Amino acid sequence: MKNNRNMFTIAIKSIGFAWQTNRRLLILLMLFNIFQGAVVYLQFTSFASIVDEIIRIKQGTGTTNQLVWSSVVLGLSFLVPLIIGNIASHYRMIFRMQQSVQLELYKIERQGKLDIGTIESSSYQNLLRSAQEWGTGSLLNLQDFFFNSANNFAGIITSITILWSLNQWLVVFAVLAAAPVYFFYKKYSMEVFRIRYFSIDDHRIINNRISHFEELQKAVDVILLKLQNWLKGQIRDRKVAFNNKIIVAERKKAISYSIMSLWYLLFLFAAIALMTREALADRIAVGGLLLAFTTYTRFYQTINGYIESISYAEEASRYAARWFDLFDMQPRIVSKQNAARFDITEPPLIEFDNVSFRYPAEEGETPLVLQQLSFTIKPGEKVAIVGVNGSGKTTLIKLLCRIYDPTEGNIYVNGINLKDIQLEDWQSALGILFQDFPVYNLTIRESIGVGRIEENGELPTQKEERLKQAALYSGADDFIKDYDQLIWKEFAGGIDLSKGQHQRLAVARMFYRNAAVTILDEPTASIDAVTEEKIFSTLERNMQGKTVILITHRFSTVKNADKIILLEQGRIIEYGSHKELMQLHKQYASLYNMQAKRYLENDEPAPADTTSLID
Ligand SMILES: Nc1ncnc2c1ncn2[C@@H]1O[C@H](COP(=O)(O)OP(=O)(O)OP(=O)(O)O)[C@@H](O)[C@H]1O
Repeated sequence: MKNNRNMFTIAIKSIGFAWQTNRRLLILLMLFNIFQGAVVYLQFTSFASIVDEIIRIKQGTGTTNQLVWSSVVLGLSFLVPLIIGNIASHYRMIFRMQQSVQLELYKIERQGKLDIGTIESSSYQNLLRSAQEWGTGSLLNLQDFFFNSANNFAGIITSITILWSLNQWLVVFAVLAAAPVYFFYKKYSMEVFRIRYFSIDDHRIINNRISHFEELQKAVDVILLKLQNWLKGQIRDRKVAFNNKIIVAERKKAISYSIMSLWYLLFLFAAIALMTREALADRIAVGGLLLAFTTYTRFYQTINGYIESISYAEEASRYAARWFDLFDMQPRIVSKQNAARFDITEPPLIEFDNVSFRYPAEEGETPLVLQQLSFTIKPGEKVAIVGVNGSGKTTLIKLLCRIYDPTEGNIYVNGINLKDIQLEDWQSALGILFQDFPVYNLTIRESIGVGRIEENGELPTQKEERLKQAALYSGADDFIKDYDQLIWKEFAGGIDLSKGQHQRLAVARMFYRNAAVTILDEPTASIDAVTEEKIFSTLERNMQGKTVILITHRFSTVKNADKIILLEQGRIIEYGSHKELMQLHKQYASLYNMQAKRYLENDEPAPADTTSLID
């Protein structure tokens, strides 16, 4: 935890961010604040001169003309700051809004530069949550501190000048009265920050439990399984525990401040005694006495407020730092500077050479998930990866896509180490459909079209034929009536799809992508047998010459693959064609026969006869 990070570094970064957002507005707001800080003393001096002028008129030495002028100045010194204050708060609101948008866009931009492994990590997730929860407000409050600093500085300098001209001891008393405030604020604001910081995991759990009531799929489960009270209890207990800790810290803070007020009163009495003595000795006039008192109390309030705002700013900087820590995060997987450029339109030769892998851990070392994998995928081959849950199938794909780099060994593409190829080029040669594919709340046209967006980042507009063909191949055309139909039940006119229909759309997206290497991680898990057959026979016809890697638990779909890789606990235990592996009479043959038997017992056709990946 970088809680001792220099507040000014963060504050300057936040001003830098404001500068980038709208420098003109930043300067304007700064000027407004300087003016507001100084003008209040004009009120005091003009009022003091009115009082002195009245006394002089009574003594026969004053003029009404001077009185009128002082009154006009007094009136203006109230009116102008009022108008400027309103204008400033209007612009301040605009500035905050502009920066909130900018922050969100900047976050998206930075996130786009990170690798998936970093995004998956709990340190990133923690940082993101705390930045989103407390960072934005704090960042903007930190800038308020700067504006207030301008205001306070102007006030402090003006009042020191006035007090100094009346009696130098008044300045000393006011400074001594305000000095301890800083230490109190620092101590207690740090305590509140620590409570917040260490409760971020609890907050993530609370948000997760709340999501069970907000997200449709989860909400249905909550109702059917009657989980309301159980989840509610978890939310309540964590929130109450958190609030109690904050209440205790805030109570301590309040008690300390009350004790501190006595210290202030001591110096106030000393200052009043000094002013009275000066007035009695005729060293200051009645107006001057008034000016001394108002300036003294104002000076204390300003210093007190300023110190308070410094310690608030320190607290805010700790939260705002979450954003900058997040922005400073660097991807672990990057393209080398001189990485080879590739236009991979043709399927390449892929080689795994003694590849082992363990997931990166925040602490300690996790076990190897893949161990000494060596195999080759020739251009255009159809390869199936099978194995029980957790055997490492998806992880193998993650390495192939360079979401992670191997812990040991290398992966080669056309003889070039994957690490030496431009990441972007390689990933654009791949079409991946993961088992937990995302559902896009877009129109059907867009849901398929995002499979390959244009160079300029826009959705394709002129590819109607290809779009419809992809829908046809995936069987999605069965339920598509209107390509402009929005898939978003929570919006007026939007619809929802069944899980299998969503999956068909995802498969259509892959067909539309038409990549050199297509990777399908359980693509038909929720799809009915008829559509599954249709998808695989379409794959056979339309993916001729393209590399297809298929992960599946259904052995029926792998029978005709060129190669089958059987994984067990991260190791390849069998490797070959269906025929070769059946002849081995080992694990693959026994798993295959077990599934086939189950089909036959259920009086359904054996899987081997129903579907195929290729001829
Ligand atoms: N992000 C991760 N961090 C740490 N460990 C992980 C991560 N993802 C997966 N694992 C672990 O790696 C192992 C292999 O997981 P993987 O998802 O590759 O298996 P799989 O064969 O695809 O399983 P399934 O058939 O259930 O999809 C598992 O023990 C899993 O717990």
